[in-house]
Parts: sequence; C-alpha cells; structure tokens
Amino acid sequence: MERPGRLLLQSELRVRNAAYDVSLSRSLLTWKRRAASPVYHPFRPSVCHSVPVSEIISVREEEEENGSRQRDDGSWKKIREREGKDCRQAFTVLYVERCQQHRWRCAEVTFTCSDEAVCQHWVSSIREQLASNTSRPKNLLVYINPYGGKRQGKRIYEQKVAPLFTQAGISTSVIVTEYANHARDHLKMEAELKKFDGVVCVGGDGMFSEIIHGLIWRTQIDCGIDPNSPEEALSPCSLRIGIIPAGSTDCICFATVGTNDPVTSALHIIVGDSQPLDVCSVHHNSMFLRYSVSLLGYGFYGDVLSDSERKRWMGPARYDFSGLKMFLTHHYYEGTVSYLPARGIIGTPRDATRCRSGCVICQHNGQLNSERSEKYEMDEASDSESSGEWRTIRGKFLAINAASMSCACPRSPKGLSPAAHLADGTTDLILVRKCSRFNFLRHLLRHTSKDDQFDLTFVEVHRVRRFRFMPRHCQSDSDLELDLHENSKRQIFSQICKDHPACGCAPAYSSWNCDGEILTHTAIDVRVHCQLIKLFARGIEELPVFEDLTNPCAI
Ligand SMILES: CCCCCCCCCCCCC/C=C/[C@@H](O)[C@H](COP(=O)(O)O)NC(=O)CCCCCCCCCCCCCCC
Ligand SMILES: Nc1ncnc2c1ncn2[C@@H]1O[C@H](COP(=O)(O)OP(=O)(O)O)[C@@H](O)[C@H]1O
Ligand SMILES: [Ca+2]
Repeated sequence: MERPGRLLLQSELRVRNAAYDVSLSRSLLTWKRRAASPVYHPFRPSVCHSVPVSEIISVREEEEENGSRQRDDGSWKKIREREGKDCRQAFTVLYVERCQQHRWRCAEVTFTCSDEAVCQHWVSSIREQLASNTSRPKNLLVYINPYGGKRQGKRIYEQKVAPLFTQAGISTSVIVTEYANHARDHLKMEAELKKFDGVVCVGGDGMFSEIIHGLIWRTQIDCGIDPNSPEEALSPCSLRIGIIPAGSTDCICFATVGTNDPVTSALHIIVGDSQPLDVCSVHHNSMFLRYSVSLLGYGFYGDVLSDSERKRWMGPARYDFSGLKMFLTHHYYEGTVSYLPARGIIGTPRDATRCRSGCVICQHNGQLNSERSEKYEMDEASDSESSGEWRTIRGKFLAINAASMSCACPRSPKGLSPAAHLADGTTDLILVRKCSRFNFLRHLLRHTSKDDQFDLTFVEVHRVRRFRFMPRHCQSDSDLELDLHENSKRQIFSQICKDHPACGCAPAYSSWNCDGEILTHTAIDVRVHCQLIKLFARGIEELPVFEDLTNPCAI
C-alpha cells in the first residue's frame, strides 16, 4: 500500500452513527474510528480502514433523514427544506474490496456530516482525484459473444458488468456478435478506434483471439507495417483489452487476473489496470496463419480441440470428454522441432518463482528485448539462425506444446507451464515424447498437483524466442500440405493401421490448437513478439503474508 502523503482533506465524519477521523491524500482515503472507550471490545468491528484512491470506483451524494438514507435526486432536498426537518448530508464511496481467491468486489461506505458545504467539498475532492487518474478508461467498445461457454455472455454483461460501468461513469458502445469473426472484422475495418480508450471482450479464449487479430492487424495497417511478414517487428497496440470471462476455459483471464469472475474483471477495467502480454505470430512457409497468446499445442491438445468442436452442445464439459477419449486413443506424432533458445534473460521454466503482479522478470526481460531489437535494427546480423544458435530435435511425441503464459485455468490452477511469464518475450516449449499411457497419465495428473510435470524422463521444456515444427509426413514433400479435411480422413486411416508398435501407440496426424482454434497447416514457424498487446489487468496479485507496515492504520 502507498504512503499517505500530504493530506488534501481531513474532517470528522460519521459512519453508521460512530464518529470517524476521515482523511484524503492523493493516494489514500482513510477513516479511523475516534476512541470512544479505551476498553477492549471483542465484537467491535475493525476501527481503521484505508483504501488507495486508485481503487475507488466512484463517489455518490446521498442524504440521510432520521437514520434512513435516500439517494439525492434534488426532490427530497426541497421537501425537507420546506418541512424544516433535521437532516444530515451524506456521500457514499464505492471501492474495491479483496475477497478470497483473487476475487474483487465493490464495497461501499457512507459518510455523513451535518454541514452541506463540507460534504460537497469531500465529494468534489474525491471526484477530482479520480478524474486526475489518466489511466482509467472513459469510453469502451464492448464485443459480446452470445454463443461462447454456456451461452450466458449477454446476461453476464447486462447483469454484472454494465451496472458497474455506469456507476463508474464509463460510456460504452456494445456490439453483440452475430457470427464468428464478426468482432475481428469490425475491428479490422469499421471500428472508429480513436473514440475509445479500450476494447472489452465478453467471451472465452476464442473470442479474445478474434479481438487481438482485429486489433493487431488494424494497428499494423495504421502504422504502415505489413502484418503478414514473418520478419517485421510489429507495432504494439495502444488500446488495452478487458476480458469478461464467459467462455469454456477462459485461461487468458485466469492467468492474468487469478480468477474467472466477471465482476473482478470489470473492476480491473474500471481502475484502469495495465498488463502487457507477449504474442506469438504463426506462419507457414512465410504465410501468416494466426496469433497466439496462451497455448499452441500439437498432438494431444490439438486432438482434444478437434474432437471437442463436434461436441459444442455439451458446453465446457466437451473438453473433459474429448480429453479422456484422446488419452485412451494414445496417438503419437513424428516430426522435427527446431528452436531458438532465449539467451540473456533471467528465469527458466523450472523456476519456483511465479509471474505475479509487477513481475521484475518481465520488466527486466522486456527491457532487454527492446534494447535487442534496437540493436538488431541497426545491425544487419539480425538473423540469429546464421549464428548457429538453433537447436533441432527429431522424434516421436505425444504432445508438443508452446505456452506463452502459464495457461492456468480452473482445470489446472498452476497451468501447463507454471513458471511461464506473461510479458518476458519468450514461450515455453514443452515436448512430451512417446511413452506409455500410465506415464502420460502421471504427467497429466501433475498439472493438478504440486508435483513437477517436467520432472519426468520423457518430458523436456525449453524457454524459446522462436521455434519451428515440421511433421514427418511433410518432410519428404512439404509442398503436399494436407488440408484439414484430408487430415481427418488420414487420422481415421491411422487408427486402423496395424503397423504400429506393441505398446499400443498409433502414429497419426494431428493439428495445432492455437488458443482454442484449429490451424489449417501443421508445418509452422512461431516467433514471440514481446509485450505486443496490453490488458486491463495487473497480473495475479501475491497474497498478503504479513501486516503491511506502510498502512497508516497499522502505525
Ligand atoms: C487427469 C487430469 C488431467 C488434467 C490435465 C489438465 C491440463 C489442463 C491444461 C489446460 C491448458 C488450457 C490452455 C488453454 C486453452 C484454451 O485456449 C482453449 C480454448 O478455450 P475456450 O474454449 O475458452 O475458447 N481450450 C482448450 O484447448 C481446452 C483444453 C482442455 C484440455 C483438457 C484436457 C483434459 C484431460 C483429461 C484427461 C483425462 C485422463 C483421465 C484418465 C483416467
Ligand atoms: N455470434 C456468434 N455466433 C457463432 N460463433 C461466434 C459468434 N461470435 C463469436 N463466435 C465464435 O465462437 C467461438 C467460441 O467462442 P468463445 O467465446 O471462445 O467460447 P468458448 O470458450 O466456449 O469456445 C469463437 O471461435 C468465436 O469466433
Ligand atoms: Ca511469455
């Protein structure tokens, strides 16, 4: 918590009929109960509270009449003045309150005072402080996917989010999508982005993917950069994106906020949080395919996704069903993975430290990255490939996963790569080699326990800036790329193929799961773009372990 600093206002006000010393500085609003009796009272509520000004949602004027509070719409005041009743002026401050498991709630406290001028002064001073905070959004462009998750996107937004935005004085322009890629194309071609301070995505990871595709594309076009080029340094997007979770996995929200809760996300948007995020670009033979921010998975996660798309009617449970099915199917995939290890950075995928709010590793590596790209711009030797840093692994794999963030989600609260960072310019490449069902189950189960899922002989993990994958069936004739249709026909064929090892594995063709979307090509080149986008989030907050000594109440 910040130090209180110079006081802007200090008054004696009442909260629920008790006298409080209330003070406001640029950083803190504090209310401290006046010592009425020195006798210890076990049931007396906490006597001192303080809220960072940055976490005040809004302030509203109220009036209190004989103990019953009324919202001030002017009419009450006139009647009261006419009748000459004894009234007190009041104002209510709405602020962020932290609950369990990283959830935030909107709490409120009402202060009363007998002097109208004092009350007005308080309201205007708090409003002034809020208005001086330039990181808060005033106009938002909201896209709702009515079709994602349990199809509750519209209801979630209207009931839980819109009232909070109204209270915080945020104006919105809301678009309920009518078809897939509606939001992406609207952002690419139509949206008047200058009018907005941010974009809100109500939906799952797939919907978020649409939003970033629209926004990144539009930003590059506006900056005169070719968004298709695999070698171009992309220009970062200035508009922040807020995620209101209303999908099936919602791992981007979970990994950046710590919970999948629409009210918590709305509050992070209102207070104007900012969290940069790495984005991977995926190309096939220099042709742009897609961007990814969470999981790029070939093999197991690709197959789970392909299979689950046909079971959308099951809702989020489709992933468990298809997960079990693909686990039992136990296919392996042959191919070559090449990667460029991330050099000069701090942090490894096996670290015990986690990416948390204000992560110093992200700050350090992000800085390093911008210095590197400046250097490379001046220096022609930007192709690290020529300097021979690339490494190549040929083999048989059950899964090839690249996690640009932890991919924590309710199914696996620590995620696919628990030590991955949101904004360090790298992705964690996880290779699960062909092994028995029993061993693969051990690996999967460790995603849900404290045990290290990488501490197994058939699993390896590398922190990389770039990687490539070439499936074996493309190596002989890479021009003969199979389209999705042919791919699935071959998969059926491979299931009945008798020519596979005795352990029960069947060699097969898979597809890439790219943030929940299936890629149309299997041979891909992936490159991480450090901190290309920003979210209305702050990363997962560290849970407090001891009393904060800078809290004025604790002194
Ligand atoms: C035995 C239990 C094993 C639990 C293993 C859990 C690992 C979960 C890691 C999940 C990483 C998720 C990364 C995010 C992907 C999303 O972009 C993407 C799209 O999200 P959206 O629908 O919101 O748009 N979601 C997905 O691709 C879903 C992946 C879900 C995978 C679930 C796998 C379940 C495996 C169950 C195996 C059961 C074996 C049981 C044997 C007795
Ligand atoms: N109005 C719509 N109708 C059909 N599909 C849509 C619509 N709007 C978005 N989509 C698509 O729905 C898919 C799933 O959306 P998402 O919000 O990620 O839900 P889920 O987490 O359940 O997959 C995405 O691929 C997105 O492009
Ligand atoms: Ca990263």
